[in-house]
Amino acid sequence: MTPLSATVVTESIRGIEPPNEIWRTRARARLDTLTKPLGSLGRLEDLAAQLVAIRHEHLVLPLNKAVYVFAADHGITAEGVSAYPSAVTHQMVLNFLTGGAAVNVLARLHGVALHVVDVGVAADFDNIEGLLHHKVSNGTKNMLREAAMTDEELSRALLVGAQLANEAAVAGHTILAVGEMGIGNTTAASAITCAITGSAESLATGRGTGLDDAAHARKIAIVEAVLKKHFANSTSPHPLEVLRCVGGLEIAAMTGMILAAARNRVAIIADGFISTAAAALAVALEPKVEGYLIAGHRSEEPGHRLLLDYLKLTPILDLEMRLGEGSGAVLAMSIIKSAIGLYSQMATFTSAGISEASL
Ligand SMILES: Cc1cc2ncn([C@H]3O[C@H](COP(=O)(O)O)[C@@H](O)[C@H]3O)c2cc1C
Ligand SMILES: O=C(O)c1cccnc1
Repeated sequence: MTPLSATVVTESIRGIEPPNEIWRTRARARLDTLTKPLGSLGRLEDLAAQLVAIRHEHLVLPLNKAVYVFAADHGITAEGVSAYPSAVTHQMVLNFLTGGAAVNVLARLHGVALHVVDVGVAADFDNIEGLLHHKVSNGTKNMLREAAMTDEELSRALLVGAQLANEAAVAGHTILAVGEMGIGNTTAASAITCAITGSAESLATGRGTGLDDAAHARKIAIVEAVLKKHFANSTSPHPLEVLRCVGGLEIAAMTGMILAAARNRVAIIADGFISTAAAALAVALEPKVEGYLIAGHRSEEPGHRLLLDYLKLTPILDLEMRLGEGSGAVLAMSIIKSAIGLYSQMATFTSAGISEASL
């Protein structure tokens, strides 16, 4: 029988097409008419052309931008894999709602709408306003002992992200950033990285929020044991099995959002290690998603580099950040805005009466 999660994925990507190469060529042609030496805006030109290819139009400002911060808890924290207690997930959700987290500041500065989604925090938020209430469960199970979630929970988490992406597209958003909050989720992202890319646990497992040497060594051993438990007999497990056994509810929701955003021709900005793990799963499920992805930054978490290589993405920023929340993705949106501002507002050689290249 086909698992429910596979049906959710099939529905989310129905009719998906890669970005349009005719529009990318049109964008390149327009960039070459602007008053600058050919190609001199470097990767800003690539970004503008990618967005035009995604949207099938000559984009102008303002871009309609949003960041979704998906929050959930992780059973694996029982093994002491994070420098901070699980309660911080819940506490940080409250901080997002009152506007005090790093991603709030950056979203305000750069005109990005911010949405906070409870997809599996182990705390009762009752009717707290401003939070998108989509709790699937009170966090994942301890993946060292059993699968992180059931297929039904995975399906619901994927749907949360997919439905929010569909709604965002209907509301006219052209760019979405995915962010997360979930103490313990760098351990899940490391396990996903190993399962999807075949990397060694010692290379894919970092210090997260700041483990010391001894705790870091223990975390590596735990990731090794987790992979052995779930995938000892399969060298390339199905991405949905990876998500279900060693993922997280917020990671599944981000995967669902990325798949559905691409189907809606909405660009997706990945943030750090955890959101890029969700992006890698989305691409493993549907390779056509690749052209809709932009890597906002490169995180200091060592596994992030492995995932960016796997996805063949060059990050926009490299500021030695290792925060998550969508912070790096939102910062990168300021560069993307600049790319489209230049694309749409610069004079052409003809309009400004400037001589074109003679050699
Ligand atoms: C105060 C605070 C704010 C955060 N914002 C994002 N994270 C980040 O740290 C967590 C992952 O690291 P680990 O796997 O080591 O627990 C995630 O919640 C991530 O978004 C935070 C962590 C803390 C402590
Ligand atoms: O890369 C990230 O986004 C990250 C790294 C460490 C902790 N939390 C998030």
